Amino acid sequence: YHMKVSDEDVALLLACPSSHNISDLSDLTFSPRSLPHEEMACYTLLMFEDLGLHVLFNIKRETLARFILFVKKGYRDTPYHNWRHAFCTVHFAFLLIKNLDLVKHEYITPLECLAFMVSCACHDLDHRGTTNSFQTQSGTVLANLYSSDGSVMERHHFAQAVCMLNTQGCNILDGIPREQYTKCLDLIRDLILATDLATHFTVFKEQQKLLVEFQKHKEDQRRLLLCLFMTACDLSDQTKDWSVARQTANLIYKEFFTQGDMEKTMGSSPSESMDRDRAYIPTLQIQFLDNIVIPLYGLISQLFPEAECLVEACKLNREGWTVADTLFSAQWDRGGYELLSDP
Ligand SMILES: COc1ccc(Cl)c(-c2nnc3c(C)nc4ccc(C(=O)NCC(C)C)cc4n23)c1
Ligand SMILES: [Mg+2]
Ligand SMILES: [Zn+2]
Repeated sequence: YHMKVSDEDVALLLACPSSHNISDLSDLTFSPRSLPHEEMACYTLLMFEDLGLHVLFNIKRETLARFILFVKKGYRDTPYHNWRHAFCTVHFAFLLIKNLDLVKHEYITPLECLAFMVSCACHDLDHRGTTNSFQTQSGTVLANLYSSDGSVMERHHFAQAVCMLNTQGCNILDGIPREQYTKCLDLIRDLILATDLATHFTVFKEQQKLLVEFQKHKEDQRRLLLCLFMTACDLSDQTKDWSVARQTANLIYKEFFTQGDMEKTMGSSPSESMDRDRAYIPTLQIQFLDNIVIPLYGLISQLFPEAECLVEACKLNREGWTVADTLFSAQWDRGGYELLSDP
């Protein structure tokens, strides 16, 4: 089966009128979830062009437009892991590149910049709304393909990205020299694999050493920094205001609880986070923010002081969950509740 992207879809995207100009999107606090769904492909095109990637790497506008539309079609309509999440991830990469001046200060090369943006767009391609352990436990096709090497979903997302690039008229890398092409694909593979949260835990200690003295002329150090940035982009909803962070949690637990329901039907017992009868979201979110999110943006703000505001936003969202916790436990018994609107 072939997800056809028609020539008029491409023409429509190329002619895309964008109500905001790109500078409105360039502030670290801007929430991409405020943009209309049908304009996301257009803004993705505008972000790539704003970075001058099409000029640097000789990418035809039509090829870039077709690639973006194929990537968009490559996402399923799950509650959270959908095209809008991919768009948010790309947007945060754009924010880091612009606000930290990553290319100008040579923290990343132009090729790394291209790989970074492409990896974000493709990092969750064809996600089914279930976790790596679900694949392995229920012996899915993807588990059979990849479980011996771990990061089952992430290997699939990368395989899908390669498929996109090999689709007629979509290969945005076909204008760059052979050895740069290979290096870029190698980078995209590492960066998509880096979005496996389980990997993040192990690599994070390494990344903290970057603090001591970051040598930006060393490729392996830039790679470590880019992997850190990938997780930062993946979790970037936590750096926006409370209504965004709360709504994202809503969508994520919608996926988690659906998986938990499936696991119960299949006779295996889900972990607490996946079990709608046991999970208490405020506590789980406070733990997630304390153990993963705040340390992550904390490290980035130590490397880049202009990113301090990201940590502040995460701490505010942590406050939001403590307020939600007080309200929940005061007014309702645990478990049977709808997430509150803004406190
Ligand atoms: C970077 O890769 C991923 C992959 C999948 C997801 Cl859903 C997320 C993600 N993005 N935002 C969130 C928020 C707000 N809360 C989360 C709470 C728990 C977990 C989770 O995976 N727990 C299992 C344990 C092995 C850590 C993930 C959460 N998460 C990130
Ligand atoms: Mg993922
Ligand atoms: Zn993701």
